Amino acid sequence: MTTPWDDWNHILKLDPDKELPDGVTYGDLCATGTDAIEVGGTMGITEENMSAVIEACAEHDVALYQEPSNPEVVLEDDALDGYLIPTVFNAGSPFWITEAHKEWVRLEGDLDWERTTTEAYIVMNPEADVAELTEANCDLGADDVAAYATVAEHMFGQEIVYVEYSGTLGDEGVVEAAAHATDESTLFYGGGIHDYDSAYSMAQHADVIVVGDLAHDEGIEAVRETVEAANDA
Ligand SMILES: CC(C)=CCC/C(C)=C/CC/C(C)=C/CC/C(C)=C/COP(=O)(O)OP(=O)(O)O
Ligand SMILES: O=P(O)(O)OC[C@@H](O)CO
Ligand SMILES: [Mg+2]
Repeated sequence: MTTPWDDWNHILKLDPDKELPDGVTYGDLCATGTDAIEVGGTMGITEENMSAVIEACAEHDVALYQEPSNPEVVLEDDALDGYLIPTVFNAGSPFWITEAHKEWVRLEGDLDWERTTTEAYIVMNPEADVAELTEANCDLGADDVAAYATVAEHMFGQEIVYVEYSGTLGDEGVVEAAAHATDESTLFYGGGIHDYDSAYSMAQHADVIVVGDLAHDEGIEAVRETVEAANDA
């Protein structure tokens, strides 16, 4: 089976709760050469701020995915190419592994399965909002992360394994171990990518690098550098 992310090197993750730098537009960010825009964040996400960003990106020629942090903010919008639904493998509560998902299905009934894919998150930065919210056990070695990645691929059939260091650049050895452990699954890496070198080093191991805060903090040129690195690696 081929999936869109088989061909991706770079994702730009836009947080609807964060501003863009002065003079930067969503159109500029869509035109950085990134393979896809993923709209999501942990805190402060509402239907309103989600739909504002999705609307602003919809008119541009780039793949557009929503990454909802809870069922209440999922938007039915034809402009979306699909939904990337997190499940946190190392969460402290089953709520963030399967229970939020069960509630979503119970309340919504018939979901758009053709356009819905889960991302098997392994959350690694204990300081990140996503780690606090999900009470993730981040005290993991490269061997633990590799084992989680193997479980995600072989036991849970996950198409996407996501090593998440949101807010800080991760341990390259951990990402390398996850890369060795995954075969069919696509490995996403995100966290702290801020320039060509940090992007290149993570893209050596991950199939797809995810760049987030940089877009909100630095803007277009900085993001472009990371796209170039992802494509070079
Ligand atoms: C069942 C449905 C539709 C949703 C549940 C989805 C789950 C399990 C969410 C838990 C993990 C989560 C909150 C993912 C959101 C994406 C993410 C990791 C964003 C990065 O967040 P941070 O960078 O930590 O937070 P801020 O940037 O908002 O501070
Ligand atoms: O914001 P940064 O640190 O780039 O992280 C990107 C992404 O993995 C967050 O979910
Ligand atoms: Mg963030």
